[in-house]
Amino acid sequence: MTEQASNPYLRDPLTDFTPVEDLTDEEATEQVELLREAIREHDYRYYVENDPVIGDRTYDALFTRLRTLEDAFDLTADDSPTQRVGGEPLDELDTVEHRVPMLSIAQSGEAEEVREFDDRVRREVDGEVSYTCEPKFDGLSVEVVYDDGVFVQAATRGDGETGDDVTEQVKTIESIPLRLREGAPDDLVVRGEVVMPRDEFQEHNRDRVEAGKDPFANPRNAAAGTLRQLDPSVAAERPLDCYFYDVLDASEVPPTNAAEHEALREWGLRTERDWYEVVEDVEDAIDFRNRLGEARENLNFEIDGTVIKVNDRAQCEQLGRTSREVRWAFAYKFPARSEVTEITDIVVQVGRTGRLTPVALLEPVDVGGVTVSRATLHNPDEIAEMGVNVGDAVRVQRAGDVIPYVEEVVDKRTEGTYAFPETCPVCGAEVVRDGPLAFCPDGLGCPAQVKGAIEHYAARSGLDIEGLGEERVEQLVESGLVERLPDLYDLTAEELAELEGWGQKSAENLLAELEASKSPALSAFLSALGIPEVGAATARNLAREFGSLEAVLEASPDELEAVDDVGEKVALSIHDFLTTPENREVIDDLLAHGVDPEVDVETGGDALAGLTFVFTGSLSVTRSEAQELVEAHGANATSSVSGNTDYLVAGENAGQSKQDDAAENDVPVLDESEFRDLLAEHGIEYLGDDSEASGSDDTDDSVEAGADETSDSEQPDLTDF
Ligand SMILES: NC(=O)c1ccc[n+]([C@@H]2O[C@H](COP(=O)([O-])OP(=O)(O)OC[C@H]3O[C@@H](n4cnc5c(N)ncnc54)[C@H](O)[C@@H]3O)[C@@H](O)[C@H]2O)c1
Ligand SMILES: [Zn+2]
Repeated sequence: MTEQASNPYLRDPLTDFTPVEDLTDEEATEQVELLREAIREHDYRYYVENDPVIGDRTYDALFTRLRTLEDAFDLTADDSPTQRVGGEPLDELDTVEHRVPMLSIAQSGEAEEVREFDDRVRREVDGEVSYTCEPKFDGLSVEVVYDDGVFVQAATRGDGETGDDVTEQVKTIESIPLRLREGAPDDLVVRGEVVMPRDEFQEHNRDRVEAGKDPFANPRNAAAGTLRQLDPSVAAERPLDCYFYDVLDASEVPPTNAAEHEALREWGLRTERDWYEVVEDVEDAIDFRNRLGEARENLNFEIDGTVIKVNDRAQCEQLGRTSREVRWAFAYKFPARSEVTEITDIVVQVGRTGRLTPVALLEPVDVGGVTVSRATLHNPDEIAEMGVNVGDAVRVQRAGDVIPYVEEVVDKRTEGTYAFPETCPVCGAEVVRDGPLAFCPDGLGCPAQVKGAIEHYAARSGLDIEGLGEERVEQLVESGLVERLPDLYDLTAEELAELEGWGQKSAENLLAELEASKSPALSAFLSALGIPEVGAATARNLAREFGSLEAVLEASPDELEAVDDVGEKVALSIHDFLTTPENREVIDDLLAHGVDPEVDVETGGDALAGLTFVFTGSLSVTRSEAQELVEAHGANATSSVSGNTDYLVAGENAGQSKQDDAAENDVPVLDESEFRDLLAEHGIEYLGDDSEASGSDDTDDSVEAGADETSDSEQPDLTDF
């Protein structure tokens, strides 16, 4: 470790390297050693721990530098990272040997390097050259083996020769067939990328945050973390998908990559069809990436560039491969969505669950068209690991739909590391640690948590009390009018009207809203309480299972565990919460104020009985709300389209895959207004508002959801970037 500490490439990456011609042989040899050691460590952090310490861009710069030095000084070695695939199998899962090595692809973000690739290809092969262009999926690569048309095994790439056995986890992915269609080769080994669709990622992260868990950093991370879960039932609960792009081995192989792409689909394996082209000129391949870059935000999966492949298989064979890469493909990556800027301050936000989140305030910087002035530092461990302090220059990354985060320190301009507070910045209670996370233990004794609890109670996922947004909650708590949740129901029009910015009218409106909130649906009430691990979906299941608040309150952990979606951990968390005296007192007090939860689920009649709905894309209500609505009228809501599905309701930016499945199974696809009409025919009122630009709604929600833990009123709000 001491040796590593002196390795400049481990932590403090110098990207402006000394020009190669100014280096002596000794200097070059020393740098090569240090680079190899650092890259091995970064590979381990990235592939095995799923927790890199430097950004991809910096990693790529180090890798390119190593390759340049090895070439210039003739320093190649078999065990160099440039000669092998970076991952390695994990300890916990079984290791399997690949039938065919799973190699990497040379990559760059520079068009010039794509042209060099093209020159080399044309020099080395006979005949005319054409290329296929397709998205480079940003997920986790897997090998799937079919024997006699039957799914038998799936493995991660690992070190290219051996990977982790993830057969059981991959089996839970609904889009991967367990049996291939007629006409598929008897024996087939295919390669694809497991991804978490963006809409599912947002929804899933929202549920995680609502349940007091750490959101995933990005869809790639979510997919990797899910596939490597030892318990396959965890994978089954999380929405994964898979796109296939390569036949590694088959009894018969089509003559071109384009034909192979067609064939995969015919055999029953999902491929991406909209973005797939065959081009003859390399400039058209470059143009493909540029067009794809513009369409990127509208795709339902994360991508990080274009993969350009030589189309003709005989030519591919001619080009061959190195120990690390195939020589017939090139990945032309998108520019990184990251920038370097300086940290001007660090503040610590206290969320509803008491979670303390450090946030870096930044010298504002434009990151791919968005001005970023604050970014999350995640947790105290992350700060310690980066050794970051106010005044340092850092790289800020904006990935997909997540809150910008500080990825690495680029220039350590200050001494020491930011000292994480030992007491809650809001109430002064001594901070407690739970793994990497820090919490204020004061619960509803901490004003920040009271505010969070009230906001959560009043939010759309809870009792949906209009006029109780962040600012007003802040006012009510700061003015002392509300110290505990039940105090809301003691508010009078006179006291409210005296607050700044309030009038008689707004006071009366809020009181009317509060009055109306006294007959909530049981599921909404349970979700509104903010029980850790309980999001809207779990609350709905609890309500359905127990039927009354009393029954939920009396349930034993075992009885709770019998509910759909509730495992041992969640059952204990619910039980703990409901048996904690202070929480019980709040609930009793709410009831004493006339709050009377009603059983909602499956009591809306059975107008939709027997029908099965699947929702995709963004509607003007959240997906859980839409599911809840149809379920309340006797229908089923499931997450994947099959022959049993009656309707696919597709909102804005809906992914293509579910629509393809719908087409294949003759399932009618409804847009939001057709859905509204269908409900109306059954005498059901739809509360969504599809008249204005919807679509944006989901994204907004998810950004907010991501920030939920961290956004607190007196603190800057991360959503506000
Ligand atoms: N930050 C770090 O510390 C760190 C460490 C190691 C690696 N990395 C990142 O990982 C990258 C290298 O990883 P890699 O070698 O796994 O390469 P990669 O994952 O970036 O690219 C190659 C892979 O792309 C996948 N792929 C996706 N779509 C494809 C398609 N349509 N056709 C063919 N293949 C497709 C394949 O699985 C293939 O192995 C680096 O460039 C770096 O960005 C970062
Ligand atoms: Zn506190």
